[in-house]
Amino acid sequence: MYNSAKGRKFLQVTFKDVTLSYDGKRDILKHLNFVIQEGSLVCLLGPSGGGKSTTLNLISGLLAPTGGHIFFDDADVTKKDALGRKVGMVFQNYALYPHLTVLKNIEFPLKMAKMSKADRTKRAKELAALVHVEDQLDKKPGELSGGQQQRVAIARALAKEPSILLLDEPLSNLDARLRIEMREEIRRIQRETGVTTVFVTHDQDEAMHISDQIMVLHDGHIQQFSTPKKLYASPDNLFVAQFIGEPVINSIPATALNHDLAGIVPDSILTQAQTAGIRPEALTLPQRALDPLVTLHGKVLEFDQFGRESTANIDYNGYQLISTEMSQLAHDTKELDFTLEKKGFFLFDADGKRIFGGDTPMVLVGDQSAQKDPAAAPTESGGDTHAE
Ligand SMILES: Nc1ncnc2c1ncn2[C@@H]1O[C@H](COP(=O)(O)OP(=O)(O)OP(=O)(O)O)[C@@H](O)[C@H]1O
Repeated sequence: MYNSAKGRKFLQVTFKDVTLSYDGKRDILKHLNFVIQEGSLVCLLGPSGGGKSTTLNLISGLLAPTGGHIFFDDADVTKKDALGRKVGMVFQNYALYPHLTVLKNIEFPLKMAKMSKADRTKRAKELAALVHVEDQLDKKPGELSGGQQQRVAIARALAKEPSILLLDEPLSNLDARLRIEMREEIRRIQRETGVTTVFVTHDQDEAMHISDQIMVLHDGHIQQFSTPKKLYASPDNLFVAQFIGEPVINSIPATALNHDLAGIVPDSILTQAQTAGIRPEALTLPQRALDPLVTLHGKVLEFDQFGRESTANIDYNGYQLISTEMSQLAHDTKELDFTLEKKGFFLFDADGKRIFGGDTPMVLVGDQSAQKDPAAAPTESGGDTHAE
């Protein structure tokens, strides 16, 4: 049984004001500040070109920052290369040695480290059991499925007891079903070993399922670094609100709601609000409402029901809103009153910053008690390590 977690302390990674420019002119990463807690699994998530791989390569030591400092626990490793930092890496294309058997592939880093044959075989077999390829030891990589090859790559990366495990889009070459199976496996292996793990993906579903924390990167900035639950329930800005969630959040100009929200949401907020974000599940039929903010009126443009799921497309003041909570709508309904729930409704200012909803105490017009005692208002505690 693989037991390197016993008695081992795992590593915390800190970026202090880290900047990276490839050409000396344009900063690709701009003053990143964050802490990755020891023993956690963190996903770097974001659209293409957002800086995920660059950030991973800075953690690994394959790239040196243009400015700032990187710490592994208290040690400044900014000037250390990948070897000096003792990182384990797994890439999208597995990078296994095609002429070596599974056993020899896993043993390889230990052989390089001059471990005795008996010891390295014992350890490679433990790792093979950890990643569930113990019955494939004599096969060559070409005889394995993509998922099995990725398991071997993970075992090899763990062989030298790395200070941290880094995975760059490790599942992108696998088909949809295998991706789901392997992401659960990576989570299991991470929990069993306890090794601090950073995982790059552009797939929000993958990130939401396996992460302790997700760092959303876009345009060289950390948009938000928090738990999956908090990213969804309390996005810091419009970019995160729109990037996380399927179906995508409804976004309409805040002015479209002005008439209905006047006298409910304070004017001081409404005058600053530029965009309203409404999760599809925050639009319900009045009889199903849990914690309503206001009742709205609209026209049904389309209603689809597939199995237990349904989607209603509603015209509200000339804007289309999608709701996933109207399965009980009569199919011939043309117009309806519907409820906007407090949970899943956000207002963002002209810079895209959230100014209403989520874990901001929801102070409404006439709501004296909430004004005096914000602690009494509903909040979402994420227990986050925050960045920037
Ligand atoms: N070696 C390089 N030289 C110059 N520019 C680079 C280099 N590598 C990346 N870039 C640029 O840096 C920016 C961030 O790239 P990066 O690969 O970190 O993004 P990413 O979020 O990992 O994207 P993807 O999901 O497409 O892999 C992009 O604008 C990219 O063009």
